[in-house]
Amino acid sequence: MSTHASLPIGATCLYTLEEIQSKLVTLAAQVNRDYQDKNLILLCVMNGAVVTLGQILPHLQIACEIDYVHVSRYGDALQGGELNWLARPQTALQGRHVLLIEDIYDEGYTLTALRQFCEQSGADSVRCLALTNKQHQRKQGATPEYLGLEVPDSYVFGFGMDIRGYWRNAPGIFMIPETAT
Ligand SMILES: O=P(O)(O)OC[C@H]1O[C@H](OP(=O)(O)OP(=O)(O)O)[C@H](O)[C@@H]1O
Ligand SMILES: Nc1nc2[nH]cnc2c(=O)[nH]1
Repeated sequence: MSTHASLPIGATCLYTLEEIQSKLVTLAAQVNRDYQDKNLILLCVMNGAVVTLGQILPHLQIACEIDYVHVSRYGDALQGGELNWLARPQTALQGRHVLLIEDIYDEGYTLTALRQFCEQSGADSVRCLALTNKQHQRKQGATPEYLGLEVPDSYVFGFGMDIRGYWRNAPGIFMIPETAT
């Protein structure tokens, strides 16, 4: 683990950009294989997944559409609360194969609500790709079908994920050890 001079004090790098890129290539290969003959739509879960979507897209070698859904249950806080719906997808999901793109699978409340929304909208299939999986026993709902990197039970940020609203631009995935639970 290394520290990064211009990030919040004590920030520790969990994964470098190169390590994340390498994982995204692996995940993209799985998606390419599984959605070869499907009419795929990727739904970016804003805001956190914006970098993950942008960085995995060039590795997808299949025809696909993109859209987004904007929900938030953390806001600027480090603990989750009620899920706020800020924007729904514009594309009709009826009969579509939906792949939700997430930055992090933490307690699973966001994903459970999104799966339910897609299913109620008539999607033929709903799966999730999450770049990171937070390691703890407080999960609920179904696990993402495509999971990338393991992170400890701390608040993590960077590569699209915020800390108190900032540092989504941090070049890698970081944690501040004091936020460990
Ligand atoms: O598994 P859960 O405990 O439900 O948490 C996961 C969700 O939390 C984050 O979103 P957040 O509410 O922080 O909004 P953001 O993406 O705009 O940062 C993240 O992007 C996931 O969507
Ligand atoms: N930025 C960020 N968002 C989250 N949403 C759920 N857990 C986390 C986390 O550790 N970091």
